[in-house]
Amino acid sequence: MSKATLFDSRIKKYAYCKPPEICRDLGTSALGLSKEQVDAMRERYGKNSFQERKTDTTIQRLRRAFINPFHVILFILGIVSLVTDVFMASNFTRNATTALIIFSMIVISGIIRLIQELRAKSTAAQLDRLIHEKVTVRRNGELREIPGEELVVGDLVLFSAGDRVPADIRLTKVTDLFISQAAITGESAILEKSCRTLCYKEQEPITQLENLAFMATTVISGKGEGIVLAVGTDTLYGGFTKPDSEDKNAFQKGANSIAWVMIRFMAVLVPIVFLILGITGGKWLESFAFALSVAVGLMPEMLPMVITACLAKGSLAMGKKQTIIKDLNAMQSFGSMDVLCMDKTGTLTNESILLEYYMDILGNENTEVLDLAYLNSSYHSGVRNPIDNAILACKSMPGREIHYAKLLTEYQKEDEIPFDYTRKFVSTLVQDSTGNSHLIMKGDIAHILSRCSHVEYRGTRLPMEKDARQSVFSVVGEMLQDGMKVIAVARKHVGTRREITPDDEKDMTLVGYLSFFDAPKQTASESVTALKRLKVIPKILTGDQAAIALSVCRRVGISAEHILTGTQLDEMTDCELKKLVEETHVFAELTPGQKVRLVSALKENGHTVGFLGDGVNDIPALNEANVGISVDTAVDAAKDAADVVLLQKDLNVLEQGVLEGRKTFTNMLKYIKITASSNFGNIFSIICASAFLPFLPMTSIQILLLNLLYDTLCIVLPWDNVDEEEILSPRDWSGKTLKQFMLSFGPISSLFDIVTFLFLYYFLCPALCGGTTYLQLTDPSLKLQYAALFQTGWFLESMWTQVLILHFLRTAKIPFLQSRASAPVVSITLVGILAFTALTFTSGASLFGLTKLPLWYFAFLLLVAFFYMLLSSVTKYFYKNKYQELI
Ligand SMILES: Nc1ncnc2c1ncn2[C@@H]1O[C@H](COP(=O)(O)OP(=O)(O)OP(=O)(O)O)[C@@H](O)[C@H]1O
Ligand SMILES: [Mg+2]
Repeated sequence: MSKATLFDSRIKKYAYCKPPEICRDLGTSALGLSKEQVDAMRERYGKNSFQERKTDTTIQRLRRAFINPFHVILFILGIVSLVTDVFMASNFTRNATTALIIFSMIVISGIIRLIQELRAKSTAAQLDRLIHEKVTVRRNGELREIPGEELVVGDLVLFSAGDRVPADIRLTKVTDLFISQAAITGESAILEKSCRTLCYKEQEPITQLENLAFMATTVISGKGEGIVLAVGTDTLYGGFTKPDSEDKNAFQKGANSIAWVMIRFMAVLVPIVFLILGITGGKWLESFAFALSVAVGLMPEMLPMVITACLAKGSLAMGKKQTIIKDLNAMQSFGSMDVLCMDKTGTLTNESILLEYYMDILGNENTEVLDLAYLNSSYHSGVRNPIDNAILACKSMPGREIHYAKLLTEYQKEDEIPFDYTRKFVSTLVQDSTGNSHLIMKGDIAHILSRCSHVEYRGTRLPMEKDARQSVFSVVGEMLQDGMKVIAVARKHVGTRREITPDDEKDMTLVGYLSFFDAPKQTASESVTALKRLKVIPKILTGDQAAIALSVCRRVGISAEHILTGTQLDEMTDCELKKLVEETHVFAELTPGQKVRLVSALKENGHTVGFLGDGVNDIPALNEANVGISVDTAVDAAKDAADVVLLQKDLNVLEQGVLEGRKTFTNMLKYIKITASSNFGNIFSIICASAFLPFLPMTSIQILLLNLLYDTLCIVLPWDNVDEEEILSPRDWSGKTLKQFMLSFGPISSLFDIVTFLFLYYFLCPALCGGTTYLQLTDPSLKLQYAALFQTGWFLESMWTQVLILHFLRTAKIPFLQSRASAPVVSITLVGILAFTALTFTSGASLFGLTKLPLWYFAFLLLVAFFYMLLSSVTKYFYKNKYQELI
């Protein structure tokens, strides 16, 4: 049975049981669990956390670090080499160096990955501390607050508006409980939940069961209490979260596919090398060992390590700038993001808004409007958003404290229909001291207006004029244009009713308006300019009025030539929308669903879309975007849905994030492209050399040594500098550029390899071995000397050029002069070149089949290096002109 079905049957059955039966089944009582029971339950069902996965033992971590396709292949090659070079070899030729080098490569890259894993875990823990809130439980008959992770199956838990449901729960008591399940179903609809025991109906999806509440969903309004049925990874939400986010990302998939291309490439070419060598030389065992080393040398075994190191390094750098990257892959999306959609209040504007005016329908100050709004805000149990906070703040106005306290005792709450972002208004029913009930509504002007049939002016109720909308906007229009948020307040007498339904929300009387000062953050306009400079197009997606959106856009510098409203959006086909979404930068009066539609239209157009939002209404869009960004002041559920959380108030960190993301991306591409092209060049040279030489162009150990040096260089590549020009525009990944890069630069290294071959074979070796070429030699020791000289020559040339190519291709500028690599890269390059060159002069050289070369060979090498640089520069120049970018 699949995990989902297992889950369904285990949890679902409780929806059809009465609470006492559930208590009996789970062994708990209405008083809650005792301490012993909590321990027993935790023992049995596990902890309520994702970090400490039950399976995440040291062994598991070791497994993830050490077992990947590259290591498996390396391991097999190591074993083969052990068998052929050690067990099957005669005493005289026995040599375990090859196998040792191969195994040490596995150990090095595995250890680095393990370190990265442990580091990533500590960032995840940091996030946990920031986001995980306390939950209220009833244990041993008393209420207490505990951290969410300590919750166990069987606990009785209480929650209210604004909370995230901390586990999967069967509700036992509710008061106007409305929940958004966007986090698990992606739907923006807000569902009413109940606690009644359901009758069994077949085929009902579990998320539709109204007496169950699921982990990670958000309580939009009301309160609830229930019994915990599942915790941690056993929850419905836990079933969704992938244990390893690694395979989810498009880039990761792309990178893996490159690895496979290289492996396939190797699988074809290595046997060719083996056959050519075997047929021409006749030494099959030696040819086999050589082909094996070529295979190891060509394998991009450092690829997974470089990618995780780049991502981890980027996210660490962002952490220092008070930005938490929850998912490592978000780092890369940050870099390739080319559209950033933002909502307005709290992200682009200050997190708190201020109540500025309260007025009647003609715009005169009127405290009754404020009183009504105050009652509405105090009594609705939904998530308090900035509007409510601003209204409730009026109770601290000097001299008004008593008035508002009296108001609350005079009017008692009877019922409510909570706020939701599709309806855009909230209704509360209050009863005055004489027993009369009043329905008070506040919310979006257009939505309220459409439910009003009358207006109230100076205590008189008058029928609404025909062009009411027009006259309302002539009163509030100016405020909207000044960037003020305006909402309407309406009321109705409903006799002595104690309950309301949406049917009652009509024939209302418009009483007046409230307007709020919603100023853009000081840094908003700066950040928008910075984003534009980085070629990220900013767009505003707001639920607020068009006029205020336009005003904010004007102030922060977003082009507001075209504007689309939610209603216009609904009339459009997907095709029309895809076209318009490109040229429009301001979208207003949107519902949460429309925000999602816009994000997905942009994604379909090929953009990498970021979404910055802070409210419950932004959660679906945060989920839909390639990179969801939230701020510290956002509701918990939004922070949870986001991939990135900005802890700082100003938006400038966004720019830093984009830059850091692009840096990360560039360093990854650098590794992939340079490795691919130098491997391509090498294999080409090896095939040429194998066909033409009567001996091996390099011994297996020498190839592996070179590989080791190159790999070590790659370990520090994530810390390399990146040219500023490289990060000015979004980095996109496409496999096409890899091929053209390989084909342009690979052959250059082969060209110099071949020049070196000819020089060594026809000039240097004969000059030092009696004036003739290899084939004319008869003395076996001279023959050996000839081969060793050749091999050392090529070993040095290969090493020099491979390291040089890295310095050359890492930048589009002139290396060393205009753009310098970071200190670690420069020092490893230098140390590597010096150490390996010096090695050929020591007595240990013979161990690797190397020998001393005359100093004048180094003059030749310098010459080769010089022309190599020259040719690369010229090619780079043409390449850049043709394709506009290098890496
Ligand atoms: N607490 C509330 N009470 C009544 N009406 C509200 C409340 N909150 C929001 N509204 C109404 O719903 C509309 C949309 O809400 P809001 O402005 O928060 O949406 P948004 O998409 O988050 O936009 P932004 O955050 O960019 O302003 C508001 O313009 C307002 O008219
Ligand atoms: Mg908002």
